[in-house]
Amino acid sequence: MADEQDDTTDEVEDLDEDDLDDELDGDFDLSGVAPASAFYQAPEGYRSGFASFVGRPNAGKSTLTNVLVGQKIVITSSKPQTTRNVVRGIVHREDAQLILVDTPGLHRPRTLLGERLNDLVRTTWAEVDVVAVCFPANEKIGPGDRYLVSELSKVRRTTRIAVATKTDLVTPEQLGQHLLDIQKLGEETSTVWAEVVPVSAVSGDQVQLLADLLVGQLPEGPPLYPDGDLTDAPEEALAADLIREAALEGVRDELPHSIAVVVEEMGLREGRPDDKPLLVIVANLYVERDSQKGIMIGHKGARLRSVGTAARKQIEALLGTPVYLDLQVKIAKDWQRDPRQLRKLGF
Ligand SMILES: Nc1nc2c(ncn2[C@@H]2O[C@H](COP(=O)(O)OP(=O)(O)OP(=O)(O)O)[C@@H](O)[C@H]2O)c(=O)[nH]1
Repeated sequence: MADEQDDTTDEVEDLDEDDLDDELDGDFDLSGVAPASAFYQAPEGYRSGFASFVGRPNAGKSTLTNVLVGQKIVITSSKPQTTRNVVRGIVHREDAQLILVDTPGLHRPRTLLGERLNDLVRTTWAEVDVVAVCFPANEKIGPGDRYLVSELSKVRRTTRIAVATKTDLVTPEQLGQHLLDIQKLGEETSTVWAEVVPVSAVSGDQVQLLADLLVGQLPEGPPLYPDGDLTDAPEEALAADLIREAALEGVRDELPHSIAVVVEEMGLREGRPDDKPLLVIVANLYVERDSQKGIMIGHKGARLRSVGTAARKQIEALLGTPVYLDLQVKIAKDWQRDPRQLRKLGF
């Protein structure tokens, strides 16, 4: 059980206005995209545009994004609903630039956070060139999928692709039935699937085909991002996601939904030699209640230390710089239900 005696961090019942400075901005905003021709002379027939994976929590959307982009940029976890920020991964090809937008799962909203997340999802659907709905092959199509697809059917002028994910987990017979179920769901919700593609992000099976089909739905046009950029998510947001992912390892029940991470400071330590840089990250991990804080910190701070070490290694791998991570656990009471706190935590 958690030992709260060893808690050395500050408690805050409320967040500072200053916290807004480092707020994670999850909005999906196409207006900030730089003019393409500045970077690259596109060949004839070059395509560029936006695609979004949607689907129930745990459907494999983040994993697919990572595999397509070829580097870990979106967090994945066996816990549902870990992806809160809309993060773009960018696939650079000879013939196209495919910008992937990873959205949170759509839920019947029970909290204000739930409503905000759903709004974010709908806005994304209306703006992208193609929406790929993920249906994990190892799970039956259920009411959640039906709700999502019928909500999606209300968005006009969006191309929809159905993706049967995690095909490595099922037999060909089960996959066949799953594909029939997807077709049937389309008919029931008046949805026209432009394509239905089975894929496994783990074995890599059909991933290339999926990329080709998504690219096929993009308009012709020059690249929108400089070559080599994998994501335009701020590094603070990526770091916060990785810390959150590490904190989620091994926690149960309602706790995952209560965790939010805000990176307060991030910068190279001054006065270091050029060949020995150190990136200093100061981050707060917010939970909603005292008891959760104890769990996060662990006996004599052991859990928080191991979360910090795991997150630091991931951030170092992603950014290629040694990292010093200062991580504190704080309480933002019932933040999921409080509009002011939600805003300050970046939702
Ligand atoms: N066997 C297998 N597992 C997969 C595959 N794709 C994803 N997974 C696993 O399924 C779990 C969920 O994957 P995510 O990519 O995080 O799912 P998500 O849809 O982004 O989840 P949310 O962020 O909760 O919406 C993780 O444990 C993945 O490792 C796959 O093709 N095969």
